[in-house]
Amino acid sequence: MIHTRGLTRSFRARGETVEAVRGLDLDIEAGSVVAFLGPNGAGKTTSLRMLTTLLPPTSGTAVVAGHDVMTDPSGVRHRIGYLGQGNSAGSNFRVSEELITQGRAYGLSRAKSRTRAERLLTAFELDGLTRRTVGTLSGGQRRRLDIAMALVHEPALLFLDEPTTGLDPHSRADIWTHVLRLHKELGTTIVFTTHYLEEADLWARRVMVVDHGRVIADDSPEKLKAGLAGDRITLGTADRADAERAVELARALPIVHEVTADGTEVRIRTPHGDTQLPVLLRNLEAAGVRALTARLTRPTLDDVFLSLTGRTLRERADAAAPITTHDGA
Ligand SMILES: Nc1ncnc2c1ncn2[C@@H]1O[C@H](COP(=O)(O)OP(=O)(O)OP(=O)(O)O)[C@@H](O)[C@H]1O
Repeated sequence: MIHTRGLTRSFRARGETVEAVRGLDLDIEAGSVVAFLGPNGAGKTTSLRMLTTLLPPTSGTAVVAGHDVMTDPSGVRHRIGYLGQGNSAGSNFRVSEELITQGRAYGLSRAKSRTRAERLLTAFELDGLTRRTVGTLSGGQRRRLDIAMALVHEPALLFLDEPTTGLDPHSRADIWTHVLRLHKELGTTIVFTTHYLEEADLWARRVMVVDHGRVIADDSPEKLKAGLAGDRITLGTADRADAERAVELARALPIVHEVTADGTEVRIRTPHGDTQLPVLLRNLEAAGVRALTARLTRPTLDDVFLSLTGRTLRERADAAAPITTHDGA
């Protein structure tokens, strides 16, 4: 569905060259749900804008939905849907009219636009709001309308750039319910960016971690977490001598990524914490080492980013935290 080779985009800003995307090689199969995850300025939006023909690449190639973004941008546009950051819908039109007009813009007849609009309004649970003007919708309702608008021509591929930013948790979950139902029913390929780590973790089957314009990791969330971050076991011991012995015993476990001690606390990173922890506790007991507490923590995608870059994504995720809107459907 998407194939790129060496896709690059640089900008000139204040006399300097910013290399926003540096050599993107992508192969995304039809029917996938793929997340681009990375900090501010990593190159996610620039990548999406090139794939959706809104921005010409500086170099490289991209074939999207069977059409080349450079030589056949109109062929690409007719086969994709794109939801950019922020709201795109106008504010004085009625909800149904907005969708019908969008269908007409894609060359559909009025009758066909109306049928599609009705189907989408039902699918996105906006059918009770058709006579309302767009400006009166809540943030979550308006975002659902934006997504419906991106789907009016029934694209096989949908790009969503931060579809839920600024929405409250209920509206965010609601958006995903609708998008994933669509994916399940029609097999629509979904490519999205998000700052909410848990959205990439929960909904994407493949996560591309992007940093400084490059993909630095690309796998399922489960494999990224198990392979790169691993589970974390934290032991509380009675004294430093016990902690030192516990470090030795932890290092002797079959698969451990890292063992560190801080006073009486011992931290262990391992891909299989659930099976390793009971073994470790038995070994500690047999060696007469007193473990007072034991905690197993599952990794997040933030731990993955941390282990890849030494930096955390969480700061930005918190900064993008919910501005409450009321979805009064
Ligand atoms: N039109 C432009 N002119 C100059 N620099 C740009 C332009 N568009 C993007 N950039 C720069 O390119 C880099 C990548 O930006 P991009 O918007 O793709 O990042 P992003 O990963 O989508 O970030 P965010 O999560 O904040 O949306 C940044 O350094 C940005 O400042």
